[in-house]
Amino acid sequence: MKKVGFVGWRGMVGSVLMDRMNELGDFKKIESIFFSTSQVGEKAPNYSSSELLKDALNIDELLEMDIIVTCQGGDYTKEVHPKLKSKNWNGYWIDAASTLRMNSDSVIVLDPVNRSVIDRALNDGIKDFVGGNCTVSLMMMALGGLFESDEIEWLTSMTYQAASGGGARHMKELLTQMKVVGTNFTQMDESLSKDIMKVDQLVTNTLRDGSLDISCFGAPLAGNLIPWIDSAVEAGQTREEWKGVAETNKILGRSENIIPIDGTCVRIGTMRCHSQAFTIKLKRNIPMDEITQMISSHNDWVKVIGNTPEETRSGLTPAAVSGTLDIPVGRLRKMNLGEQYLNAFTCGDQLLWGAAEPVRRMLGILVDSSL
Ligand SMILES: NC(=O)C1=CN([C@@H]2O[C@H](COP(=O)(O)OP(=O)(O)OC[C@H]3O[C@@H](n4cnc5c(N)ncnc54)[C@H](OP(=O)(O)O)[C@@H]3O)[C@@H](O)[C@H]2O)C=CC1
Ligand SMILES: N[C@@H](CC(=O)OP(=O)(O)O)C(=O)O
Repeated sequence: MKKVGFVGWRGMVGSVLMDRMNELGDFKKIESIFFSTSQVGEKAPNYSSSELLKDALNIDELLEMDIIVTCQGGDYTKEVHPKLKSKNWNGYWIDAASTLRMNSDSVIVLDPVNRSVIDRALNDGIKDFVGGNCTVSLMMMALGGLFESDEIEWLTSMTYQAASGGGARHMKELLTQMKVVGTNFTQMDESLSKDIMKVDQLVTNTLRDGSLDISCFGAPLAGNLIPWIDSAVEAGQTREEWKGVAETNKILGRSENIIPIDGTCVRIGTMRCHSQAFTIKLKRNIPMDEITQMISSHNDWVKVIGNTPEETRSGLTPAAVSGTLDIPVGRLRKMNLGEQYLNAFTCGDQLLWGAAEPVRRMLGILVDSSL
């Protein structure tokens, strides 16, 4: 049995990964050893092969692993990965953080989309396999059929990203803000609360008067949105927007003839589902039924939602998708810009296909292989 070390397993992404692995019986196929940066010596979870938590900064213990799976974060990767490499560690490193993603000797993993890239890399002796940015992975699961058929000339993605993308504290901050706004409303004098303009004024005042905790987001998110995610990069883009073009083309294994992708990434007040609205310039005028067929037949999780109000409201919202692996794609129609312009909308759980699931499946590929 392969020895697999887990780091970052009790964080948000790590917990989702553990739940999925438990649910699917993945731990039965490996010898699992659990590490921690803060709880060394405490009891390991009951699905662990070892009893106590080991030190996630102890390089000698990590060197014994055949595979290390980390959801601990980029700082951990920056600190530990080079130390293992300098000791000629020959194991496989599977990571949820972005640190190693764009390295020439790493692969961004999303096997329903790029299994051939992964297999080639394994044959070539590549050892670092990194889960992609959540927005990118969710887009590629949704539009995989169009990417695979090489039908896309360019696309824009306008995103609606959930609080969970920032981490657990961000989700709690959103809820706290919602509570303050809601409580202010319910505590309003009854005669005033009948006047919607007074209610609106109260909410606006609450968002502006500095009483809300905004330490994570830097601005209120409840009753608001923030059209900026992550740091600034060149040409006015945010890093999240830049990842759209950089990671997508890397996942597809395209270093030349890259598919241009751009858009605006926006944080909104949902919990854990990222949504995206696409404008897709197709290379040719493809009939709608062919487009539907290409999209829906690409993988087992994508499903086309009819372009009706009922189907959209029941199947194409964060409330419908949260906690599932479903990748609905809807609002499919040719735009009045021309027959080669396709409109589409998707929504996906950013902790499942956006983070934990590609990592879990990569571990499965290694465990099932003879490597
Ligand atoms: N959040 C997201 O949407 C996505 C995140 N990622 C990447 O995954 C990595 C981890 O992200 P995320 O899971 O959000 O990070 P978290 O902050 O939730 O967890 C990271 C680590 O913090 C430690 N920790 C300290 N206090 C607590 C606590 N009260 N409860 C749980 N853990 C605690 C744990 O390590 P220890 O046991 O050692 O103390 C844990 O493994 C990041 O690099 C991120 O970029 C990737 C895709 C999406
Ligand atoms: N940046 C994403 C979450 C994330 O962790 O992305 P990445 O894995 O690329 O750092 C968001 O805020 O929604």
